[in-house]
Amino acid sequence: MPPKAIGPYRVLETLGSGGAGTVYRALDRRSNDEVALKLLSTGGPSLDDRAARRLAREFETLADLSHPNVVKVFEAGIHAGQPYLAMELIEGLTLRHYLDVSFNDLHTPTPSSRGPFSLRRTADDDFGSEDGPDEDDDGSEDDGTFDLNAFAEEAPSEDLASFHGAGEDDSDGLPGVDPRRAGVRAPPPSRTPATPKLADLNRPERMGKLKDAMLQVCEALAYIHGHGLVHRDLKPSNIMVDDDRQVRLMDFGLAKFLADDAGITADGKLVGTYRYMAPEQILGEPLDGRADLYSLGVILYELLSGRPPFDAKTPHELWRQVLETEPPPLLALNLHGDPQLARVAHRLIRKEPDDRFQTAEEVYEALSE
Ligand SMILES: Nc1ncnc2c1ncn2[C@@H]1O[C@H](COP(=O)(O)OP(=O)(O)OP(=O)(O)O)[C@@H](O)[C@H]1O
Repeated sequence: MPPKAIGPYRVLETLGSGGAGTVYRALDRRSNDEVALKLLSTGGPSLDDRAARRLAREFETLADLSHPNVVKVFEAGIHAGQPYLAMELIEGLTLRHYLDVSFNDLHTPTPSSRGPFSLRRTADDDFGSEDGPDEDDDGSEDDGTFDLNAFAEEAPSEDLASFHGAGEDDSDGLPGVDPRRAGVRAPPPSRTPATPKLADLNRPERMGKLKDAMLQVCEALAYIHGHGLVHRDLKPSNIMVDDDRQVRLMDFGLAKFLADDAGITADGKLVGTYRYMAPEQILGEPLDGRADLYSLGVILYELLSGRPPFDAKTPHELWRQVLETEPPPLLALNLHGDPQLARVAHRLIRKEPDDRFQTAEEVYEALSE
């Protein structure tokens, strides 16, 4: 049951929930304006006065930001010991769903149409179950097709403890990373599987929407990076597109509030979404805007090819791939994909920040060519 009121806001309905908390449509009783209210779940004890003051300080910075492509944050407060954030209410879709609509327009799902390049949406998050045989959602054996789960909602971060449940300890697999410090977040709700054809990815209308949205994300990133800030958790569900096709970058500042400089929370969890994390973020190194550009590259790669550049059953395997292996050439996955956009995606997901585009402005230029 959602709370009836949060601070000066009357809760009207639940809009959705993610790893960091729940978002409500709410009415500001002072102004009668509707807002989106995100009630954060810190996973720990109630915030003490010091943490509350830090929250207020962090969000003072956010409230000062103003850009058409960055969601407007109005205020932050504490409700029953948990922080909340009041922000602009966006009537629209997350980027993932926005670019998915065109599939549904065109395509009648045919479960049997899974060829080697067919897409299958799963209710899975980033990783399959580690126990038991590798099975599809419908319980059938894996038929060797790509596990194109890029259009399933990403799980914000995975419960690493569950990957160690069998007593196996592979914590030495990666330098500087203790997987037991990773966050525990609930998997996303199941969604009806659809099976759009790979060719649908390249529909001109969809490509136009994709490119336009990416350009707007670049503008938002250029703005926040210009203010010396890093998003740290850029992913399709943190990008919303309203009914006028205007993009808003969301959840900006949350990762920073919830974690220390190395991206670790007070209770030892790694903040961010594994699939989109840059190598330097996985390693807990200091971050700059180029980590966000890496995440942007992963988003672009998966929206262009229908699958993420690195895909694995466990966080460890994913991290190993991100740190050590090259992603498959995008155009090998989508033969008729846009070569220019594919080049941009590949350059964004280079392992060394110095080898990537260096600024969001550079990415904007490259996307506009
Ligand atoms: N400002 C907003 N206006 C309208 N809807 C919103 C707004 N912010 C979030 N939502 C909706 O609430 C849903 C949940 O958002 P939330 O930020 O909690 O989850 P998430 O982004 O999927 O995960 P995470 O918190 O891990 O980043 C979003 O998918 C979106 O549909």
